[in-house]
This record gives sequence, C-alpha cells and structure tokens, in this order.
Amino acid sequence: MLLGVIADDFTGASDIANTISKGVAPAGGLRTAQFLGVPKGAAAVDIEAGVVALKSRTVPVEEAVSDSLRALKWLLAQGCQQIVFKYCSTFDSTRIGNIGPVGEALAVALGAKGVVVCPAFPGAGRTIYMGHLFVQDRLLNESGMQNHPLTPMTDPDIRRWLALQTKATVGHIGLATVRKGMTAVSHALATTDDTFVIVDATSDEDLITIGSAITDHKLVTGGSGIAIGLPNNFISRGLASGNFGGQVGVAGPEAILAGSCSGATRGQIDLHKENHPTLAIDVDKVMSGATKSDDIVEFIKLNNGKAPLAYSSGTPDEVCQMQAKYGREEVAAKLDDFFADVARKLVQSGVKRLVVAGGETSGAVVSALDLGALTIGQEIDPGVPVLVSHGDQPIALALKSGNFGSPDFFTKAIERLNAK
Ligand SMILES: Nc1ncnc2c1ncn2[C@@H]1O[C@H](COP(=O)(O)OP(=O)(O)OP(=O)(O)O)[C@@H](O)[C@H]1O
Ligand SMILES: O=C(O)[C@@H](O)C(=O)CO
Repeated sequence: MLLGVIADDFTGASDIANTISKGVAPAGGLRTAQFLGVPKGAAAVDIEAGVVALKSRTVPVEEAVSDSLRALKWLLAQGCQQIVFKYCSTFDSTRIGNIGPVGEALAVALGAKGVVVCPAFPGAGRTIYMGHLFVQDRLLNESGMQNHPLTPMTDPDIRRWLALQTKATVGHIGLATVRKGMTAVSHALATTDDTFVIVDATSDEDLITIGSAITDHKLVTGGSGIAIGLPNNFISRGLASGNFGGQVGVAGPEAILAGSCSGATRGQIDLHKENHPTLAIDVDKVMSGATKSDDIVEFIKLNNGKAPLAYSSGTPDEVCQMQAKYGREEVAAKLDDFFADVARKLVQSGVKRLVVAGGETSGAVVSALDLGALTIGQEIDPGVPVLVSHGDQPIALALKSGNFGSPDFFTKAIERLNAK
C-alpha cells in the first residue's frame, strides 16, 4: 500500500476512494479499497491505496484522536508512504474539533509541519479563496451549512475556525501563489513555520498543482479534491501502474434510507416521492418507541422492485424542534441505532442493493452490517461511487454525502448498483 487515507465519515471515505481510484487521465488512479473501521488483519497485497472509514467527525475529541491514531498505525504497517486525513469539503466540525485535534495528533505522530489544509472540491462547488470557504456562490455560513444538525458551520473563514480547534499555528497560502505553480507552492510550504497551512484552490487545476507540490509530504489534509493529484505522484515515479477501474454491481432487492437533512437530500426525496413509494419516519415516534424498525422493513419489503425510500430527513425547523425536545446527541444516537437496526434486518431479509444518504447515517448503517473491505466501482455522481462488499453474499452500496448528487440521484443509484 502506497497511499493511506483516514476518513472521518463513511460517505467521505467513499468520496475520496472514488477520486483516488479514478485519478486523472491519461495516467489513471490507484487500486483502491475502502475499509469500514480499522481492519484487524493485513490488507490484500495488490491494494495501492487504502481508505479507512471512521465515524470520528462528531464523536468526542479524545475518541476521534485515538481512533485516527489507530488507523494511522495500521496504514503505516501496510507500508503507506503518504497519509491523507479526509474531512468534509464543508469543513464539518465544531469550535472544539474534531479536525484540529485529529490533524494535530497526526502531525505530531508523523513529525509533519507545513501540513496542507484544503477542503476544496470544485466539482461539487466547494472552493477556497482568501482562506474563506464557498459553496457555489455562497460563503459557507450562508450555504445552508449554518443549519447542519450536528456541525453548524457559522464561520466561512477556515483559518479562524481551525485556529479555535488547535494550539498549533495556522498559516495561509493564497491563490496567487498557487497560480505561480508547483515550485512556488512547494517553496511556501517548505519555508513556513506553521503546522497547518490553509491553501486556496478554486479549480481542479489548482488541486493538481498543490498535489504535485506535496509529493514528499507525509501528511496531507483536506476534502476529496486534495487527492486529485496524488495518484500520479506514485504513477509517475513508477511505483504504481495506473488503475482504470471497472463496472461492478449486484442484482437483487433494493432499499433507500435517508437520514441526511441537507437541502440536496430533501430535494432528492421530494423528486423521488413523485414516482416511487416513500415513507417518512416520524422522529417523535422513533424517540418514544412507537415506530419500530420492523415497520420500515415491512414497508421496504412490500415495495420491492419499486425503489422504496424511507427517510427521517426534516427541515431545519423540524430538526430544531426535535433537538429542543430530546437533545441533539440523543436524537442523533437514537436515529443512528434505528437506521442500523433497519439495515441489519433488511440485509437479513435479502436486500442486496442499498443506498444511504448522509455520512452519520451511512456510518451507522454500514457499521451494523460488518462488511469488511469494499471494492470501489463506477461513479454514480461526483463523489459517490458504487461500492461492493466481498464474500459469497456481496452487497452493493451507494453512500451519498448529504449535499451530493443530482436531483434524480436515488433512481440513478439503484440502477447503477445493478450494473454489470
Ligand atoms: N428529522 C430529524 N430531526 C433531527 N435530527 C435528524 C432528523 N433526521 C436526521 N437527523 C440527524 O441528522 C444528522 C444528519 O447527519 P448525516 O451525516 O447523516 O447527514 P448529512 O450531514 O447531511 O450528510 P454528510 O455528513 O454526508 O454531509 C444525523 O445525526 C441524523 O440522525
Ligand atoms: O467532502 C465531502 O463533502 C463529503 O465527502 C463528505 O465528507 C460529506 O460528509
């Protein structure tokens, strides 16, 4: 294994696994596998990039740090020469973490300084300019992310936001330096005294420039975009030969589960409702125990073949109401357990194709299924690949980040999971 990734959630993990597996034409990408949690044994020897998916974005800081250090130890034991700490392209975190504390612990463990911090993902509209994060033409704190149920993003200046989370120093490389090219970026990073350096990027070309400037960096941090240029660093040095992927899929009963409350997911649900069976999960009733996981499983089974969708997703007002009534952590924990239970029962009942919307929700679902390593297949929409588990009873999955995907994502994903 050459390149190791520690991803702070499961959808983010498949997002960056997709980027690394695709690479950039004509060189191609790396042979990539996604692992659900830190594996117990060694990875297959032909894997060039390993992505360890953690559920560390919103857990307590100490837990996020220790899980990430365990993942680091495993990746280094597989031979990785470079480690990427993958977080969300909208920098999802609170005033205390977990990006700062995890990044700092990894930097200390690897003896790294001048560590790139670059959540930009231009293909999904996330760009960084003057240290400020934009989603399309809006500053982060006006993009809807200020209403996120767990990590409301209220400051678009990620230099300031990261500085709240860490004692390490935070610097900045502006777009003008990036546009001067690889040597300028590499020099700026090599001569800084700062531990972390936010690097501006507004296009894939900027990310390729930054990627080629950090060939020798032990630690890189960012969204999936920061990985665009990394596979070629290994391919051009003859360490990897270039992967060109392939179509993977599984036939069989299908289900769609959504816990993401993002605007994009709610739009996808509204469109799906027009022509498919959908079930709104009443969060109040889940909290009181009046709605059981069996109710959802029954609904999915009854609608087999029609791309049935069950969702808890609510508007910002609905989310606030539930959180005010029961507490933010309590609602999230209960819904995680609920979706996990539904997914376990669905797979026991024969579901083979599963689409999940939302990083926390995907983490809960996929952890419950105990699937081991996943193969990365074709891209459904930017940042969302088909994933297939190994063994004689494979499951095909699409784990969609809250804000990703076209309006008709759900039908498209169900079809693509079947692709052979
Ligand atoms: N109706 C609701 N009321 C309150 N909280 C909810 C409701 N529905 C879902 N949630 C919680 O909102 C959170 C949504 O987070 P999740 O990570 O799944 O989606 P997301 O943040 O949109 O996706 P991503 O992290 O991929 O961007 C979960 O913790 C979920 O339990
Ligand atoms: O970077 C992103 O936007 C996604 O991969 C993600 O992490 C959302 O949870």
